[in-house]
Amino acid sequence: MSDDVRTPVIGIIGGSGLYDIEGLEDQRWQRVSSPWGEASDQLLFGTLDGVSVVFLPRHGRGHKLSPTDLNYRANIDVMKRAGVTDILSLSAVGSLKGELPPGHFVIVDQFIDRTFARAKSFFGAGCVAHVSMADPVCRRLGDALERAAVEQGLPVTRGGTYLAMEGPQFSTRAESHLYRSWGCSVIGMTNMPEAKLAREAEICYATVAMVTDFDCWHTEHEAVTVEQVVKVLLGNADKARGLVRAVVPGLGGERHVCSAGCDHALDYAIITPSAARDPEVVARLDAVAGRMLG
Ligand SMILES: CSC[C@H]1O[C@H](OP(=O)(O)O)[C@H](O)[C@@H]1O
Ligand SMILES: Nc1ncnc2[nH]cnc12
Repeated sequence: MSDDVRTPVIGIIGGSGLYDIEGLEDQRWQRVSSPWGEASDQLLFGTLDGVSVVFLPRHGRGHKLSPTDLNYRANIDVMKRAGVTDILSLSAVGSLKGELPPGHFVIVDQFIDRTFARAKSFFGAGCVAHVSMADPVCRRLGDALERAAVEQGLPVTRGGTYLAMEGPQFSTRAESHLYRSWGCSVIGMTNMPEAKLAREAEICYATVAMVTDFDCWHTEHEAVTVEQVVKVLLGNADKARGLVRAVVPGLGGERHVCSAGCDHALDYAIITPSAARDPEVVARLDAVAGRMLG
């Protein structure tokens, strides 16, 4: 197959409340090993209307892993090894704007990364690369998600900034007000470095941020608790499953390289010349950067 043509494999990363996916045909859970360590769980392989789908519960089945403990590199690496070309990330978030109430869906288009205790790149000593994160979300996937959400009659907003915090504690009121003053729309703990690593692995990435609470800034609402998040996200999770069923069929069929450029992110990113690269580091990059290093 030409390097310009893709047979899409849709990766779905399910967040809090989404530990499986319904309606997949020929489904099977299978462990995929990675030189970056253990992924959060086995991958669930199957098809939806003939389109290949690979599902990963971000926190593992049973929600055993906290945002800081996730092996984000292994999660993206196993998706790449499974042939995933496009990732739809589904995430619970707190709202930082009055017009985004619990139950609302936001197809975010920007991130601010305030996480600090996570490995954030596949590259480093032995093979250095710098990809662009100017537009961290795939416009093509965002368009498809927006169309499907509107068709499903979901309350949805296109665009908005997701503030990624370290957690696992929720924000202080001062932090929540600070992020609002920065113009952020929603807050969560997981989409960074996930989006950065998807870009390095040349996988298109988009997030559906599902609002569960008003964090702790709103004078007329109690500060967020897990009890409140879980209550709202059970309803959101059903809507998210419907959204996945609606969006995936339209993403199947052969396509050319992503018009947004996500799947060529490494074209000019690797700065270490081949003679200076560490072979062991290059070997670990076989899946994510094999197109450039192989
Ligand atoms: C259970 S509330 C906090 C938890 O939920 C979100 O996770 P995900 O993005 O995987 O849905 C948030 O980022 C926190 O990890
Ligand atoms: N208020 C909040 N802060 C961080 N992560 C969240 N996930 C759901 N609600 C959240």
